Amino acid sequence: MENPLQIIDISNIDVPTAREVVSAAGSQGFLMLEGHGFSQEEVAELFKVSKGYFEEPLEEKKKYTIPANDNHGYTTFGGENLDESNPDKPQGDPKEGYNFSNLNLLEGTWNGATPEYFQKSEHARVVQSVIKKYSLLVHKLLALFAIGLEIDKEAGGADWFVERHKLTEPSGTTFRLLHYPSPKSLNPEETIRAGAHTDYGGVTLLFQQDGQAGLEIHSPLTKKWTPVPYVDASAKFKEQGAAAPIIVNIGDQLSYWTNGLLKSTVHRVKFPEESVREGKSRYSIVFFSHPADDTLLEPVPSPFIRAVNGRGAGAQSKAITAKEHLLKRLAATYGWY
Ligand SMILES: O=C(O)CCC(=O)C(=O)O
Ligand SMILES: [Fe+2]
Repeated sequence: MENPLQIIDISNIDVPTAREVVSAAGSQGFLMLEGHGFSQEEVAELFKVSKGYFEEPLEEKKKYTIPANDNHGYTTFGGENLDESNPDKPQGDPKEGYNFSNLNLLEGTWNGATPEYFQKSEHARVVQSVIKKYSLLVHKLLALFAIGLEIDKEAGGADWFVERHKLTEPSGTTFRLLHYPSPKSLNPEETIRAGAHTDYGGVTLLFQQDGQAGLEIHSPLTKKWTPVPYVDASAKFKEQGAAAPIIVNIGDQLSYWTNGLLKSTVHRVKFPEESVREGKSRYSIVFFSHPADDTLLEPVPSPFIRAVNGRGAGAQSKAITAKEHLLKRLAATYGWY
């Protein structure tokens, strides 16, 4: 399967790397990163913890079902319908997930009722350690965005986005484990596992596993549904024991904030015919980063963003906060594009 995404090595924070990252985020809206800092062993352990959790009895998992007013907890099969264009779909998406929300990104801890499985220190330790790691990676990525967008030095330059994503401040950031069960146990006609949607927040980081295809983007370049294959680490990174490239995409909030310069690309999970026949489940691990709740989504002070004024944040007379933007987005009534 051909990889439609650019793979960028972010080991060094410099101008050429930053330009590449901004260009990919501003065209396809999805990209892959190497030099992300996650080891192969760490990611394998994380998938193991995730699989172990989903193997818990359904009754047990349901005890921690996500409450109506919070984003922390278990989402059961059919509990979520991501495709807002089809709100009357009788059943939601055939997948289950566990969200860790209300995070302290410095400590890697969360706030919310926690199943016994994740209270166990060997599981809690893994989750905490990756949340911290994701947060550092997000900061690195945000510095690259700021450099690539040439944010005005006097406004904060390379630190501009980082200052708005303080690790200890409340935010909508969510760490999510997902399980799309074996098609054998489901109607094989039902190949769409997560309806077409855009993500709500800033940047999303995703790990998938070899042989568990399904993610597709609606490419802004070709306007076609395009599968995103699993891609192995390149020779250099493999030798260092690094995990496969991490998939990055831009969410609605960052797209709005950058007057649409960075693209929030529509994507979905659709099982290919062969994986339906083979009866393979898919597990994916996703980190949704959001700015701190109180962050004002004022137009980003960048010459590139000023040049696309009149859209997104640039079209509003009064800046709204990240939290307000998220609440509007969640209400599913909000569309500026
Ligand atoms: O599982 C996947 O590959 C995609 C998940 C996703 O897009 C989401 O949860 O927002
Ligand atoms: Fe998504």
